[in-house]
Amino acid sequence: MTATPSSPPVPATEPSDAPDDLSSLEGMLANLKKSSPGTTDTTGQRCGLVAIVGKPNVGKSTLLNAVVGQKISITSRKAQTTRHRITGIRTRDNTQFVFVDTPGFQTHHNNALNRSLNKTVLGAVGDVDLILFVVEAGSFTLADAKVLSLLKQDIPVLLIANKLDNVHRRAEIAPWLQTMQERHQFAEFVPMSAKNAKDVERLFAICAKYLPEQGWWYAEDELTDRSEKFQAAETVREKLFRLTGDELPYTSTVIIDKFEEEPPARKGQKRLLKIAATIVVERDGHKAMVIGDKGERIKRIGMETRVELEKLMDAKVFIEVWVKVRSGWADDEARVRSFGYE
Ligand SMILES: Nc1nc2c(ncn2[C@@H]2O[C@H](COP(=O)(O)OP(=O)(O)OP(=O)(O)O)[C@@H](O)[C@H]2O)c(=O)[nH]1
Repeated sequence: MTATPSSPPVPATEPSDAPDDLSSLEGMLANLKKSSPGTTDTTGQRCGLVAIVGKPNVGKSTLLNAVVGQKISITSRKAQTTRHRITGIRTRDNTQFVFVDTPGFQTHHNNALNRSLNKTVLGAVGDVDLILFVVEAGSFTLADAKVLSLLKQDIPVLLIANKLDNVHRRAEIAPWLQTMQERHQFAEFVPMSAKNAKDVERLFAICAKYLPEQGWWYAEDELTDRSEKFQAAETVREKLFRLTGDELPYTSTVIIDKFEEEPPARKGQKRLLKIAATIVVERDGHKAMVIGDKGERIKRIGMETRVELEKLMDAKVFIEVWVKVRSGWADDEARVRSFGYE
């Protein structure tokens, strides 16, 4: 169920509403261009940036992992698990899609962490070729409306009505789509489930025509420009959220204190990664929660992280996980920056 766009896609040229964040986007674009293969024949190639936006928990990271075909962004049932702009890259036929994941737009609290998250969202939508605006099929709340209000009319936006598998009365979707049509001039409607491989397949074909004809920026098999260190932090954070459920506030974070690589001792062996990670929480009670009974939970976080990283990085991994209390860190601008948020 897709509608044809009424006008051809126009690449964005106007500055975003968030000048602070534009500079980081420009830096990213410069990096992208640097890695251009350059020498190969680029005739017929398409390449461009696709931003995935939406309020927390609508399935943005699940969608990103599905389109990239590998786990790049962490997911959990807890809202706000995505805090960084993450690029996932996928090259299909003649088109290279460079996906930009964004944090869920936070509207409830106005602390430093949330202000930083919102700026990342604004930066991500300012200068891309296509925006996938993700909502839960059949639903549209005030938080969705806030995100939608940030999107400019000059960049094509696809309405991704996700979690269609949760909608049992499909007949209700058509009138809902009609109301959505009045909210924004969407280029197309895409009802789908990020967990359904066929839907994801169809999405590539829908998106391809919005990307400009130009040579690819990355090698055909590249999946992300994020470092292994970053992925290690993300994996610890995912295990932390999965294993603490709703008990732990989302303001906890993870810092990597050590990331060392040793080459294989002998031919045929794997390289060794020595990692030390610290989980930062706001209160003593949260620390006890992370540690668990007789240290059982923190051990499990470390063990599950190790198993996943060994697979992801094709290496032997040795990881230590610590927990420490820094009360009020999410309210403190300088500290938020020191933990790596923009
Ligand atoms: N049933 C169903 N569940 C989905 C689908 N897509 C995502 N989910 C679930 O929705 C929850 C949130 O998914 P995420 O991908 O973490 O959502 P997000 O929008 O990235 O969340 P934030 O990081 O908080 O912004 C997870 O439990 C997913 O498994 C879908 O198509 N169908």
